Order: sequence, then C-alpha cells, then structure tokens
Amino acid sequence: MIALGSDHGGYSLKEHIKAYLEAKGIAFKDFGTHSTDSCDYPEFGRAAAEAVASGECERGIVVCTTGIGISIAANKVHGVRCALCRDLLSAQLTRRHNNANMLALAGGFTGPFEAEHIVDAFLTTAFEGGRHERRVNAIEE
Ligand SMILES: O=C(CO)[C@H](O)[C@H](O)[C@H](O)COP(=O)(O)O
Repeated sequence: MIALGSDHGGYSLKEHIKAYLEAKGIAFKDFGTHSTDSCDYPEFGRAAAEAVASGECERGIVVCTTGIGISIAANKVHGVRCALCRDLLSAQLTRRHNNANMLALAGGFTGPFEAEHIVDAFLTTAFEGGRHERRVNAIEE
C-alpha cells in the first residue's frame, strides 16, 4: 500500500500518479488534498508520513509545487526518510543508499511522464545495505 499526499500545488501530479498506480495494479491510499483549492502542505505530508511510520503503508509519495515543503514536513515524522527527487538517478540512489521510504515530487517542475519513471525507480529499486545500513541506522538513532 502506497500513501499519497499533496497540497494544491501537487494535486494534479498526485492525480496522475494515482491513475498510473491503478493501471499497474498497485494499491494506494490518498490522504488528500482532494482539489486544487489552496491548502497547507504540512497537514498532508504529515498524514501520509504517519501512515508510513505506523506500517499502515509500506511507502509514501507526496507532492507539492517544489516538493520541498512537503518533504520537510514528512521528514519530521520519526522513521520516515523522505527524498525529494527531480530525476531518475536520484530516485535510484535514494533507494539504494538511503532506503528512502517516501518520495517527494515537485508538481510545478516535474512532468507526468518523468514522474512515472521516478516513481518506478522508487518502487522497484532495492536498498543495498552494507555500509549504507550503518548510516541509515545512525539517522534513526
Ligand atoms: O511548494 C510548496 C511548498 O514548498 C507549496 O506547494 C506551495 O505552492 C508554496 O508554498 C507556495 O504557496 P502558494 O500558496 O501556492 O503560493
């Protein structure tokens, strides 16, 4: 189960990602927002992050205009490692090295097609462990 969240600036890309996940048969839970009406990204970043931290959802994807505010908010929740990725390689590396359990996207800068590739990399790339495990553990501590 993938936790999804966005503010108004990420709403359109979140809706695209929902359709993309649906087409791939990947289950998700949408924590809002549910329209383009102006709202505050911390609320939705937190809701999606808490679902990941509690184990209700294995991964999360959050979107705001820049991806910055909502990633900052998600990372305030203990146990969450939310990475803002604007390219494919970053998505691969944050899985391989940081074991990121949440992805933040920039709805104002990343197009739907590129976002699909970033989401695929985030969902399919494995954590490498090894020396990276020590570093991720240090973050958790
Ligand atoms: O990018 C964002 C936060 O990092 C948000 O999505 C907002 O778009 C941004 O804060 C600007 O706010 P506005 O109300 O959309 O002008």
